[in-house]
Parts: sequence; C-alpha cells; structure tokens
Amino acid sequence: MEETRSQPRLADALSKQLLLKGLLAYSAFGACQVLYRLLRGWRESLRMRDMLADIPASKGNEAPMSWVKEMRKNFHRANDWRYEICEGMPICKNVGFRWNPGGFQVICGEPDMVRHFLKDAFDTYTKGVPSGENPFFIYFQEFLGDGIFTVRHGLGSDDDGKAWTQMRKISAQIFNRKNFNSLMQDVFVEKAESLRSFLSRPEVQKEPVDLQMGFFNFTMDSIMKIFFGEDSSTVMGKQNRYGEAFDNAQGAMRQHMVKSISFNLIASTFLPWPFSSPSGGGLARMLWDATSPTYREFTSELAVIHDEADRLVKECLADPKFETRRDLLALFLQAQKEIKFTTQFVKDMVLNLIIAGRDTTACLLSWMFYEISRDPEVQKRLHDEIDRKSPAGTSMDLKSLSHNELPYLHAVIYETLRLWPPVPVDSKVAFADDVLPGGWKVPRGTTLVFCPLVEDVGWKEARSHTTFKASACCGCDIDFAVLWYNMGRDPVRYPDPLAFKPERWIPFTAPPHHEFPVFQAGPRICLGMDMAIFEAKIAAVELLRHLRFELKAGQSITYGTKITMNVKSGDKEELLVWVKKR
Ligand code: HEM
Repeated sequence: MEETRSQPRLADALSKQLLLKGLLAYSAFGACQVLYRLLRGWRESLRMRDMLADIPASKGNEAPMSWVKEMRKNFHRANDWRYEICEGMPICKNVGFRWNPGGFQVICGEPDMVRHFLKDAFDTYTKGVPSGENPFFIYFQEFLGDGIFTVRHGLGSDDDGKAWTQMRKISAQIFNRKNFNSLMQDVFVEKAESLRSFLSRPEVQKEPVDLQMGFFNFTMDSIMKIFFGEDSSTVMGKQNRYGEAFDNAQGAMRQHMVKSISFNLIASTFLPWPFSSPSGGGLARMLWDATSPTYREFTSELAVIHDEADRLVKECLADPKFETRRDLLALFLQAQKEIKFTTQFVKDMVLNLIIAGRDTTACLLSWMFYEISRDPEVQKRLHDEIDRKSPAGTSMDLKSLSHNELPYLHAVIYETLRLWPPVPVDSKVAFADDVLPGGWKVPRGTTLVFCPLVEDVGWKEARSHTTFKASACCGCDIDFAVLWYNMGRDPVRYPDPLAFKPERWIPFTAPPHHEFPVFQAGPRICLGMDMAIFEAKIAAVELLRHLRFELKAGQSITYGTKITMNVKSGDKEELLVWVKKR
C-alpha cells in the first residue's frame, strides 16, 4: 500500500527534475547562442566599421543606427530627407549597430559608382537575402515571392543566377518589335480610347476627376490583356478587386516593414531559438506580425491576390487555344514543360509583372499630367505638336511616336521621369568585399545606396523658387535607398533643377543609363522601358487630341507612400483635374 502511494510522488519528482534540467539546458543553450550571435555580430560589425572608416557619415547620422530614428521621423518627406542627409557629399555612409552588421549602408553619389555596382561588378551586387539582419527583404519577399524582382544573381545566388537568366529570357520574348506594333499597339490604343471616352462624359466633366485613378485603371487593363490575355474594363468604372487588393497589400506591407526594422534586428540577435532565428523567422516574429493590424491587412489582401493569380493560371491552362497563345503567362506556362517551373513560381512571376507594368507607368502618366495640367504653355505646345503630327484618325506606332516625329512629347516624358522617377529608391547588397571607383572600400554585407552628385550651390536656391509643396505627406520609407529621385535633381547636371523644362531634352540624346538610372542600368535594366514610354505616348496623344486639362486649384501636391512614387493631394492618393473638351 505504502509502495503504491509513493510511486506517483516519485514520478512527480522525476518529471519536475526533468523539467528543471530541460530548462537549465535550454537556458545554457540560449545563452551560448545569443553570446555567439553577439560575438559574431560584433566581429563582423567591427570589420565593416574598419573598412568603411574613410567614408564620412551622412549628415546628422554619426551615431550607430541613428539614421533609422531619423528616417522614421521623416517618413512624410522620405525622398527629400534622403537628399538632405547626403547633400554635397559624393559618398557617405549610414552606420549600423556595434553588435549587428545589418544596418550599414553606403550612399553613392557619382554615376561612376552607380555604373560600377550595376554593371561592371554586376556579379558582386544583387538583391538582399531575407534575414534578421536584412528585415526589409523579409516582407518584400513575402509580398513578391520568387519572382524576377526578388531573385538574386551572381555571388548572392545559389544557382549562379540561372533562375534570373531564365525569367529574363522568357519575359524578353514579349518585348520584341513585332509585338510592339501589333499586340501592344492594339491594346494600348483600345484602352486609351476607353479612358478618353470615359473622361469625355458630360457627368465626368462636371467635377474635377481623379486622373491618377484613371491612369492606374488604364495600365491595369492594358497589362491584363497583354500579359494574361484577359479583358478587364476598370477604366470604364468596372471594379477590379485584384487592383484594389494589390494597392492595399503594398501600402500595408511597407508600413509594417518600416515599423518592424528595429524589432527584427533586436529579436534575431537577442532571442534564442525558437523565439527567433538569424533567418528572420521564429515565434517572436510570428507573434509580432500576428498582433499587428497592418500585417493582418497585408496578409488578407495577399490572399485575394493569390486567389486571382491561381484563377489566371488555371484558366490559361484550360484554354483550348493555350498552345498558340502568345501572352506572357502562356509563354511561361508553355516553358514550364522544359524548365520545370513550379506553378507557384509562375504565379509569383505574374504578380511581379503586374507591379512592374502597372504602377510604374501609371505614376509616370500621373506626374506627366500633373505638369501638363498646371502649365498651360506646356499643354499648348503639346496640343500644337499633336495636331500637326498626329491628329485624330492617324495611326500610332513606334515610328510615328518616335522622338524624331514628336520631339516635344518625348521631351515632356523625359522631363517627367527626371523630376518624378516612378521608382525613386532602390538598392543592392555587396556579397563580397569590393572597392568602388575613387578607392572607397566596401565590405561584404553593406547595402549600396545611390546618391546624386550634388553641389551645395544651386539646389537650395532652386528649391526656394519652386511651387512644389512637400507638405502633409505621410509617406513611409524603406531602409535601403538608391536615390534616383535625387540624381535627377542634381543642379550641376540639370541647371535650374526643379523647373519643368522639356526643352532641355531637345534635340534628344539618350542619357547613359548610369547617369539617368530611372530604369536602372546594367544587365538588370528594366525590361519594359520601351513599352512604358510607348504606352505613355499612346495614352497622352489619345487624350490630348480631344481634351484639355486644368489642375484643380488649392491642392497640396506631394508624393505618396507606395513603392512606386505616386501623386498625393493633401492626405489622399489622388490627382484632381478639370477635364474639358477642346
Ligand atoms: C516608367 C515606367 C517604368 C519604370 C520607371 C521602371 C523602372 C524599373 C526599375 C528601376 C527596375 C529595377 C528594379 C530592381 O530590380 O531593383 C525595373 C526592373 C524591371 N522592370 Fe521596369 N519600369 C517601368 C516600366 C516597366 C514595364 C511597363 C514593365 C513591363 C512589364 C517593366 C518590367 C520590368 C522587369 C521585368 C524588371 C526586372 C528586370 C530584371 O531584374 O532583370 N517595367 N524597372
């Protein structure tokens, strides 16, 4: 009897002992892991600090990681803040923590440097790896999956860049001259006519209209047709849940990403497995994400996007004409047999191409019409040129819309891209130690950021004369920036830089890509560059043949919060314009 009563007590004591031992073992393991990470981080950070010692810190950001705090404070004017911290310096750095190598950035200001890391040393610099040290890429990858925008090439890739080469090769098939003058031309003209007919409605012309929304709908409808063979009519007011989900997911992702930088850096260093991991995962991040309303919004919108991508892929595969289809989705699915892409991969590609093709060109058109509708002289010159060279009823193709035929229109587009680059920031990460032109050392793991070659003279003075009001913007920022935005505003290269002067592009000589990296440069230069310009020209000619535009007075115009730089009026992402028949 005595013996049977003592058995549970013994089992209790044994399990308590086991628990205690387990806890002790886990504490020892956790402490060793944190210590190891700290030592490793400290050693790597020291090495980076030593190698970067010759490069001056960006203005106001001398203390380790102080730039993150400053960046947060300046979310509402992210692009201008980036200009100010490297003003007058051809190269500067943002300093990371002493115990984590993740926060080091080098901001380059000279086209030679840009050329070096986008072209000459192409294999050394690529996209970052999502990790605790690079929290920006965690969410970016979650959004874009394994598509062309996230895939790494060169030293940073596991497959020697094969996946990127294949994606690029297949995508490039759609951007040939034959397609421009048939499929693309037909689609752009049809969708531009729809937009023009919508804007010509008397009820639409009674009130100022959000022209930016019109352009996002126009580019969405065009992309759906060219890339996926699908007819959508958002331009005519038909709702597109996909487009909305896309915008909401982008906005929420960026907000959450910025909010999470410090948390991810700290958690991945100081919390042991399974609460965190150097790859950026772990229970702590799961909890952090799950309790964030912006993250929940991001994932629920992402689910809508994925369902839609699923539908597009299924319908394409079931199409009896599948084998003869030439839209981009069909090309990828046809190639799947030989290259063994997974269906998930094709879906990611779909998503990447929509972001590439829809938002960028819509931003270009929005800023272009912002400039046109606030300057009657520019609009008059465009009307005159179009009336003379491309009146209603004449066809629009690559030749008739070239810079030789319509030099002023071409110049307006380049001037818009200079002042309002649709992708104002971007970055590359060094995967090996390197030396930049000028002898500046760059350690492995540094994020390379571009900055313009800016002189102190000129910029401030020009700014004081501008009518652009960078107020009331609640835009957020990303931590790794490539400053296309600022390069276009360099007063040395572009005198009177803030003035909209299309004449500076006449006669037109294409600028070297590393000096004007609006479409990036080197082997990963934008694939859709010619398509975007062609599309913007067709839309502009079609609208200006029939309509005139006047900016609604009293708007405080600035830039918005998306990855691509859209127009913001007050606290709304819109561009209100009066549209009238000519
Ligand atoms: C004004 C319009 C556009 C601008 C300013 C623009 C700008 C850019 C930039 C800056 C990049 C480099 C991003 C990076 O990898 O870090 C890029 C890449 C890319 N763009 Fe565009 N883009 C525009 C329109 C388009 C269009 C219409 C398409 C057609 C789908 C397109 C397709 C791509 C693709 C596929 C890449 C990835 C290239 C690669 O990594 O190999 N873009 N674009």
